[in-house]
Amino acid sequence: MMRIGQGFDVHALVEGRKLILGGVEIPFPLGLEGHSDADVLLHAICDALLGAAAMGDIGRHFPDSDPQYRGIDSRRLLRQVRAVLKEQGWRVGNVDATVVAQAPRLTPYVPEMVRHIASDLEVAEDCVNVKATTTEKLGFTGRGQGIAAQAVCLIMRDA
Ligand SMILES: Nc1ccn([C@@H]2O[C@H](COP(=O)(O)O)[C@@H](O)[C@H]2O)c(=O)n1
Ligand SMILES: C[C@@]1(CO)OP(=O)(O)OP(=O)(O)OC[C@H]1O
Repeated sequence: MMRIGQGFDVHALVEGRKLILGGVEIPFPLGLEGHSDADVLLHAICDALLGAAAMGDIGRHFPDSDPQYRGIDSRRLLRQVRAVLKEQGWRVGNVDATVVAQAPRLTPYVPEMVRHIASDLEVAEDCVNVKATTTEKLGFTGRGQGIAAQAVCLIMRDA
């Protein structure tokens, strides 16, 4: 059996926070606000995977009212999502994601993001694709107020 999932997330860009995307710390004067490390890309991927398995969303599994997730590295959340899917017999087929950011330029960091995601999901790197786009200075992402990410995935199991 094969299932499809999609995820979408947004975090605000603020001063005094690190910018972490796909588990990569990116030099930039602003970072993403959130309860965790606010890795919007990994959050969208978590939601796509949970959605494919009909297991709810990231907020259900890792509530932002729980202090154990304060400042957490979202790669730990992604690995945890992989583990709960694995318990139900699911393995990941592929993931495709888009980060919507006016700045900074993300292409140089994409290979490292892909390495992290593939490693955390226990798939080959050619099963993971990360893209970046601006919104041509339009909307909240275009004004640099935040960064959005969306992801789709396939998951598989024998029955
Ligand atoms: N934050 C970003 C946004 C885009 N890119 C790369 O630039 C290409 C063109 O972007 P458009 O928004 O003009 O379509 C895009 O395909 C990415 O390769 C980027 O590196 N970082
Ligand atoms: C990840 C969690 C938990 O630390 O916090 P945030 O970093 O605020 O991220 P969000 O995308 O709002 O998702 C769910 C939260 O429960």
